[in-house]
Amino acid sequence: MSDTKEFTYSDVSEHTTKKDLYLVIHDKVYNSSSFVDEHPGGEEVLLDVGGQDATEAFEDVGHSDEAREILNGLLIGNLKRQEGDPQPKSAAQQVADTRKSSQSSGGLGVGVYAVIIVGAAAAFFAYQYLQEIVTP
Ligand code: HEM
Repeated sequence: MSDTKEFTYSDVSEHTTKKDLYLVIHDKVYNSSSFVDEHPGGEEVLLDVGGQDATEAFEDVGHSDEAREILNGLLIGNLKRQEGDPQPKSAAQQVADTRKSSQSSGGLGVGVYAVIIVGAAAAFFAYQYLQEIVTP
């Protein structure tokens, strides 16, 4: 196995099964098939990014040096980027997640304001009502 072999993105994208799983991390190509069953983070996550750029997914988890050593052992070559190649999968995913979470917190904010406004209005009318009863 030579680490100077070059793969295009479309070469890599053909290896997406558990028994034949390539990942791209920092523009290097790794054959992760032998490791799928041993991955402490489970096989699902690896299969999810199989044949794709897993750089962000890998870095987001904050893998240890030990994980990086294992990765070195799986190296099979370098990625030859070509124009139009997709960027790391989870970058877009992250943006979507961030949007989702900001939306939901925005939704919560509006709900809280509504409760405060309705509560204040109720208190105001109750106060006026009581004034009317008490005032002769
Ligand atoms: C071939 C590439 C990979 C290798 C060699 C690898 C290796 C490891 C190792 C050794 C651990 C144990 C904790 C540590 O030492 O950091 C781990 C944990 C984990 N990995 Fe990976 N990993 C790879 C790719 C990925 C990818 C693409 C994801 C996608 C999200 C992922 C998600 C996780 C998660 C969530 C854990 C934490 C599991 C836990 O603590 O319960 N890994 N990985």
